[in-house]
Amino acid sequence: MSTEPILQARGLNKRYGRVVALDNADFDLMPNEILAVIGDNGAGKSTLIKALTGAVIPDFGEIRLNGQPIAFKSPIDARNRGIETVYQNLAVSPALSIADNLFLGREKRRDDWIGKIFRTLDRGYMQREARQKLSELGLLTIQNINQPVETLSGGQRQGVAVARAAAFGSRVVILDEPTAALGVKESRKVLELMLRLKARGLPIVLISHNMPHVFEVADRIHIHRLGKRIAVIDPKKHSMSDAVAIMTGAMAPPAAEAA
Ligand SMILES: Nc1ncnc2c1ncn2[C@@H]1O[C@H](COP(=O)(O)OP(=O)(O)OP(=O)(O)O)[C@@H](O)[C@H]1O
Repeated sequence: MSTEPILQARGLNKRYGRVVALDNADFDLMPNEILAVIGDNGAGKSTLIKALTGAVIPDFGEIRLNGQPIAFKSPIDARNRGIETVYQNLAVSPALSIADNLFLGREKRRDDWIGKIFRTLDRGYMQREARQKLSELGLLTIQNINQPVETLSGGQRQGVAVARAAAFGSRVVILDEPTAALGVKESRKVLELMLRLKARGLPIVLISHNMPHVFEVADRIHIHRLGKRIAVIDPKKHSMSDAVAIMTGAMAPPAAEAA
């Protein structure tokens, strides 16, 4: 594993009136790792992720992507730089097909004069590409690429959302509670998909309250408390109850791993 973080933050601060959502928060995502971010309700996890993805502009602090200081002005700005976020609720557009969902916001127009004048979409290309992306990710239990997403199971939908995030030259994929609404089997598929993406060299940030899932896939666990990172622990060296105790303040972060 390279020692340079791909995405890094130092001293992020964000206040909402009197509420300090981020209080000198640090963050490091290494290439080719699954980094879990855990914390109690209101600890500031969402605000941290939003700051890293242009959805919230921090009051101050520094963000670096591949070592370069960066100031995202919007989520589109972050997306254009290869940072893709899958939110639990906004994952997909139910009425659109799988292929259309994969290309949402990145539709491919036909190259010929018809495409130029009438802005006609190149559906053949989009369907071929969608099939290829889904099969690369082992998601081809989905039979028909033109099937509306609302007819898929929860796990398949989440699969499409994750495939979309991973498909287009992304450098970082952030998953916000990707298994929260899923059953056991479907969760398993999404966890397997995460491991497959990691094996393909894509670093992943997993925000989750589900400790068994976190401990199953994470290489490191960032623990957030009261607006800041208080520790980064190795799940092989700590139990789930340690993680929860550190997260809630019942246990001091281990000295070697305190942030
Ligand atoms: N837009 C906002 N306006 C006012 N306060 C906010 C806003 N967003 C977040 N906060 C406050 O900032 C603090 C951190 O919230 P945040 O949503 O980042 O926590 P979280 O760790 O993601 O919590 P959860 O696990 O419950 O989603 C909370 O006290 C929250 O009420």
